[in-house]
Formats: sequence, C-alpha cells, structure tokens
Amino acid sequence: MTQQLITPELRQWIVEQAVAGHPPEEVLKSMLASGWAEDVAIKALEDTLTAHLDAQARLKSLPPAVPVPEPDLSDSPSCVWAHDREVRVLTSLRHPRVVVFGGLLSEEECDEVVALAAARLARSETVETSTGGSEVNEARTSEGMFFERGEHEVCRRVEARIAALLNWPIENGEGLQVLRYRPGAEYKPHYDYFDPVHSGTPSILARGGQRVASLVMYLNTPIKGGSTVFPDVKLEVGPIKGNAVFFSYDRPHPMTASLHGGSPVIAGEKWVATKWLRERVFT
Ligand SMILES: O=C(O)CCC(=O)C(=O)O
Ligand SMILES: [Fe+2]
Repeated sequence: MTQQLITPELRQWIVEQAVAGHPPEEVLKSMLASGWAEDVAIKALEDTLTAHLDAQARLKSLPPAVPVPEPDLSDSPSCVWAHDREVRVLTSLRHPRVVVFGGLLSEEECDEVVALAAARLARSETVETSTGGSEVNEARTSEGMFFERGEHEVCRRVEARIAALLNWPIENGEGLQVLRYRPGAEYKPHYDYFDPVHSGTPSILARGGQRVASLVMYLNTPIKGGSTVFPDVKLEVGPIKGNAVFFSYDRPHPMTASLHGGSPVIAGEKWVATKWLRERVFT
C-alpha cells in the first residue's frame, strides 16, 4: 500500500475549507470519500488547522505596520539632493531597512555640533562627579545630551536636510541627541522604539506616537572600534565623520530586525548625533 502524503496543496485545501466555514467533520468526510485513510486524514486536519490558528493568533497580536520615513532611492542614485547639500548613498539594505549615507554633514557642522554639545556634557559631568556616580553603567556607557529641536542655526540646517532626505516632516523629529563614547564605552544592542508592554510607554507615545526611524550621524572618526552593529544581519557600519546610518522600523516589534548597538570604542573618542523620527508631530 502506498503511503499517503500530506502535501502543501492538501494543507491549503483544508485551510480553504475551514475559512469557507465547513466544519472539520464535514471536511474529514469528503477526505474519506476521496480515498484518504482515516488516521492520515485526521492527523492532516489536526496539524493543519492548529498551525493555521497559531499563525492567525501571531498575526493578531502583532502591532500594525505604519508608514515610515524613506529616502527616494527608487532609481538607485549614487547621490541625493537634500535641502542644501548633496548626500552620497553608500549602502542600502531592505531588511532591516538600513541606508548608509556619506557626507550628510560637513566637517565644520560636525565640529560645531560637538562644541555646542560638549559645553553641556561637561556640566552634567560635574554633577555626576560630585555624587561619585561617574562609574561605568552596564548597557550604555556613553554620556549624552539633547538639543531642543531648532535650538541652534546648525540644528535647524541639519534638521531641514534630514526632513528633505527622509521625506518626513521636521515637526515629527525629536531634538538631536549627542552622545560621547570614551575608550571602552559602548551601547549594547537595543531597539529604539518604545516597548508597548512597558507601563511608561503610553505617556511617551502621547507626545508624537512611536519612533519609526533613527538616523545616527557620526561627528568624528574614532581611531579604533565604535562601529554601529545590526546583530540580526551581522551588519557593521564604520563610524566615519560626516556619514550617517539610517534605519526604520514600521512597528514596535523585533520582526523589524532593527536591533542595533554601538560596539565598544577601542581607541580615541566617538561622538554621534542621533535624530529620532516619530509617527506624528513631536511636541
Ligand atoms: O552609537 C551608535 O553607533 C548607536 C547609537 C544608538 O543606537 C542610539 O543613539 O540609539
Ligand atoms: Fe539606538
């Protein structure tokens, strides 16, 4: 006697019967009528319908996908014009969505943002030293500060450029965040979206919805180390002054593969400015 195989076509047919509203007993009857052995038919029904229900449940618990910022790279340009500057397109990956840009900022703009941020980092450092709290924190060993959106002329210029480059309203962006990593400092892999299960998330989302994309701009070139890594695809982006790595995530879920981190700086310092983009106007 030949063994009866449960083919993908049979599975599909079973799912179609269920979706059309036929009860399993009825489906079993027609399978028996067309020559299936009862044990094989029952197993095929059980396995197929269980897998189908599991998949449906997974789909239902998934947050819906939303529109995200995206540069216009439809005709594979080597350069794109963004507001007031030509920006090079160095690398583009579909999943996770990652684009590496060259020369997004000029050397002078990088230096200016570092100088403006350094003044404020220095102040926060004094506070830390006075409380004896300057020791290294586990996941994020950089020091940081936030500019208000549009706080300085250079912020406004860079923000207008980013808005044009990524086709996303200036108003939906958070203020620039600047981080300084010293040798040994790192930012362990994480997601930039706010975890929906976290109790503080609803109040954060009230200010402009979820984060849907990040742009990490390199303000200097460390001597060694400090690349931005995407562990899910083992991608490593070298931190080069003026360049930037863009990535988007259309739902707050690991399936976006947007897990990323800043690997340890080995020599020299690393300075980055991060622009986070929200779904709606960020107030
Ligand atoms: O420093 C890096 O390369 C990554 C920074 C980052 O992940 C962030 O600012 O959220
Ligand atoms: Fe991040």
